[in-house]
Amino acid sequence: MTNPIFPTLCVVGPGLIGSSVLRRAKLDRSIAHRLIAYDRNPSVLERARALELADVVTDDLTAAVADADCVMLCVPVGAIPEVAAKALPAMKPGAILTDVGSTRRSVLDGVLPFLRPDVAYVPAHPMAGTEHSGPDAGFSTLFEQRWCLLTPIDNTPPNAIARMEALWHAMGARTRIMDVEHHDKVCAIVSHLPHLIAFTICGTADTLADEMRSEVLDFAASGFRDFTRIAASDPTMWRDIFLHNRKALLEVLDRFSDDAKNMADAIRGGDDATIVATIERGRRIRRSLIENKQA
Ligand SMILES: NC(=O)c1ccc[n+]([C@@H]2O[C@H](COP(=O)([O-])OP(=O)(O)OC[C@H]3O[C@@H](n4cnc5c(N)ncnc54)[C@H](O)[C@@H]3O)[C@@H](O)[C@H]2O)c1
Ligand SMILES: O=C(O)C(=O)C[C@]1(C(=O)O)C=C[C@@H](O)C=C1
Repeated sequence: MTNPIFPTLCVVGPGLIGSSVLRRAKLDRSIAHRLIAYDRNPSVLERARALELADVVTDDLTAAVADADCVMLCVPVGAIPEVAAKALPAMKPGAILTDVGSTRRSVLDGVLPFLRPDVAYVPAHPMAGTEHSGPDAGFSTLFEQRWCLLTPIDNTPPNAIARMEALWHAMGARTRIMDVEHHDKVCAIVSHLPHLIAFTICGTADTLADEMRSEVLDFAASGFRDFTRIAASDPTMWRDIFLHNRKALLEVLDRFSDDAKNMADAIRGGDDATIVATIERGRRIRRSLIENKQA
């Protein structure tokens, strides 16, 4: 057998993202020869065993990470620092710690105090997911053709970054190395704000339906339904993302509110040039994503 990227890979939190990583690694043994999964939730462990997601499935974090060459934290961003603090002392020298969290600055600040000089920390955020959660929701092709954003800290050994990139390339993803603040701004606009809008618009429609004592939601065609897909996402995960990327998210929310107000003014004033220009801009963006096979 050829040398794998990591002889032993441990996934902490085999939910949607963690189980997708494990599924891919099971199919491609050049990623890791031995797979370990840890979770604190007994029902997740039961499903991980039934789905045979890993060679070892355990509720013992220390034992799970002890032999791992790479420990990948796939828990909600609010839990990453506390799990890192428990995992790091048990990791072997030379191992790599990574996480797939959707926000960077606050996670990095939370993990930094627990880092060890002999363990490299290479966060890597895959820009791929669905509205579903848990071990049953994962699938091996989730990361194909998607970006994975690596945000290594200063002095990270280049070899550790290269191994993380190799892992994500083996997952089918493209990688980009990015500065932490830039990551948080980019994700605020392309991921966090759209989710905020989706959750909010569903609430607005539901309240209106109550007020009108009408079945308005029954008549939702595909436009509104497209919003409801991401509005079905996990509340814990998204509460953590909103609170942990507060600054960047509130900044883009302010910009969006200004742009929405401009559109409202254009509609109020019958300014058809502004209305058409705004719609055409949206159309162009959708078309360019389709041309780049991102939609
Ligand atoms: N869902 C997405 O679309 C998506 C995409 C990219 C990145 N992410 C990030 O990936 C991470 C995981 O998201 P997911 O969608 O796979 O979530 P998930 O809910 O499917 O899985 C999370 C797992 O973490 C476990 N967990 C939670 N708290 C824990 C703790 N303190 N200790 C140990 N285990 C714990 C849960 O039991 C669960 O099995 C999050 O940080 C999220 O921001 C999610
Ligand atoms: O497609 C979806 O359902 C997602 O929510 C995936 C999505 C996104 O917003 O694009 C969600 C959170 C991530 O951190 C990365 C990807």
